[in-house]
Amino acid sequence: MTTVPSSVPQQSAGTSLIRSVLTSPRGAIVVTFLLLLVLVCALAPVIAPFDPLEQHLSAVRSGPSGSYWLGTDSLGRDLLSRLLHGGRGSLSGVLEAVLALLVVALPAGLLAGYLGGTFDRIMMRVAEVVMSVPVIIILLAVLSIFDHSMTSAMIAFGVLGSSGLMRVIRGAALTAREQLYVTAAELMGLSRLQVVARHVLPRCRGVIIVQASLFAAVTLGVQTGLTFLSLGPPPPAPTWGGMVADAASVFNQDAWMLVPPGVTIALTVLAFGVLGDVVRDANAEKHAAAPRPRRRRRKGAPAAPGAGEPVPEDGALLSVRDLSVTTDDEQALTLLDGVGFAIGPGETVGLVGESGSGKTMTARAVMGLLPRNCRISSGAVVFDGKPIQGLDQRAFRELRGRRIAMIAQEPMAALDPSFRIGSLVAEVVRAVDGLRGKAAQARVIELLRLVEIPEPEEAARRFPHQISGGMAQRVAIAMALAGRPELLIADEPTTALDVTVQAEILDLLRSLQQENHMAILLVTHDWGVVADVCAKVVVMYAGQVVETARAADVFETPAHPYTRALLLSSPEHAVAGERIQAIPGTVPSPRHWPTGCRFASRCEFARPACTEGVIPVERISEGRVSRCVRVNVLLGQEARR
Ligand SMILES: Nc1ncnc2c1ncn2[C@@H]1O[C@H](COP(=O)(O)OP(=O)(O)OP(=O)(O)O)[C@@H](O)[C@H]1O
Repeated sequence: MTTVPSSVPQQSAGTSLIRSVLTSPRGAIVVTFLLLLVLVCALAPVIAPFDPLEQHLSAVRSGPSGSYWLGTDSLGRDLLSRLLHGGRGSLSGVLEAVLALLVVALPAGLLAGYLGGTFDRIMMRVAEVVMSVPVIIILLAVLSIFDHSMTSAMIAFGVLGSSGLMRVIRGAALTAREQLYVTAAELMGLSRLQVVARHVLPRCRGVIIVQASLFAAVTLGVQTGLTFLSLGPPPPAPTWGGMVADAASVFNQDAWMLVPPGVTIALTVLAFGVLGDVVRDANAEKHAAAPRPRRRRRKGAPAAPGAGEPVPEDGALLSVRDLSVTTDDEQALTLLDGVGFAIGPGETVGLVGESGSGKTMTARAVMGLLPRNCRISSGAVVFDGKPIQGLDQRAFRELRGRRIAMIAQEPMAALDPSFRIGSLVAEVVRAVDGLRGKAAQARVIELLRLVEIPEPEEAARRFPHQISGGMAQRVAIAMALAGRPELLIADEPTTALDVTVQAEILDLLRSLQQENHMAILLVTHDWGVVADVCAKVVVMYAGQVVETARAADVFETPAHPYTRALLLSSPEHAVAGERIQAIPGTVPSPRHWPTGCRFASRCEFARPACTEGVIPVERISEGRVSRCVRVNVLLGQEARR
């Protein structure tokens, strides 16, 4: 029976940052100082020895004594009491300014960085305008309009300062959104708000705290300056700036009066500044310590091609029809050019080709998650009979993570290192099933068990860096299975794994596919993987499909010179009697696609006809096509071998 851990572990990166700050000596000192300061100022009405306005004319400028610990001012008012009461206004002013700063800068910066595009451009222009506003003039205007209200001035100061922080957060969000685990979260069907809150915001947390504490230091300086100039609450109200002004007026007769407010202000500004430094250092250490994902190439692979007839288009679960993708800039580079293939329910299809041939772009187009600078320029992706282009974000989320799921290339990079495994899987379970609490925890364990993770309760408590690459891939598969998808897109799911682990993961995928009758589109470089699990193969080269066939047929008689060359260059499937040979040259970039056959310059069968015009797709037999004008010559030669 499934036992459920007492709780699916929740986020803890924030607590680890706090722990690092508190365990550093500087951090512990400044945090203790600031907490004590806030406490004694908050308790001023209770603990201050005198009323801050009470005058003791017999003890004017008396200096520290048993009755007046920090001495008195020119009117015999107790300096300690005035300092404590004044601190309430100063610290609450700092808090108001910092809150105003965060309320404006946080959503604006996060959304500008994450969404990009027009929203980003508008926010950047607004930030530039706000930065060019003369702050001090605005503050003076606010103080005169709002009757010397320091709260209004501090809120205005926070809003005016927000453009700087917004730009910093935007930069951090821009970096965060490129993380594979952010893409993975989108692929799992999480809404944009969930992705920003769970995966982008935590990456920006360090920089936000640093900037906020430095801003607090500046705010205290500005506020003290304003009260020094009597622009804040009018005398005799106790303010730190007012106390400095009083002390300055009698500095020649009694220098001591400047010491209590001066030292307090200096120490507080210093504490905010040091706190910012400590958080920045702790954050940098945390990221430096984060494990880097490993990438290893598979060396050997089992043989035995999978069986199965290609499914005709009309029974297809997924049908990619004449799909072209271009970049959305003035160059309008074509990255996918008329790509077409189909996957039937429960069918496993390998998408094969060298690096840069367009496999990942095709997979992302199917998920409706193209890079931001790319768009579908023609053709269609049809899932279960319905085109998916033009679906709004909500409709896409209904598909993604639920009916179509994807596992990304590098499992370790696809798991957010800030969260425990249980929390990451629970997040997807919440998004796709709406489960909460105990039910969500039970489903998490069930999923971890389904992907054959030993001791799933224990695994749920671990962080991604505490598990192996193979285990991470199982977790990624568990997350993908959460929505019980009909189609799983696996983008090189075993590339980053050791050979034995690769075989285990392939076994797992095969058994999951059979048990759940789930279709799989397997993106891979690796013929061994194709041979192991795929019924059908789609071979891509330079943004086009060059051959589609049953896997068994491809291994027997490749019908495109590129497929043949790929097989000959593969150690596991070299043709008997021929040397393993690398394909000369490289895949041309989309900028340099030649006229005619794009493989011609690397092809031993090429003739002038190959480069004279568009090469049509030739239908060779049921479900088998090749984009080669010399396919008959090639098949004849293959048949003779
Ligand atoms: N955002 C982008 N903007 C412009 N070109 C891109 C973008 N992303 C990919 N490309 C280009 O599109 C082509 C296809 O890339 P894709 O990532 O789909 O190849 P792939 O076959 O999946 O390669 P790999 O196996 O290395 O992942 C490549 O030439 C690549 O440089």
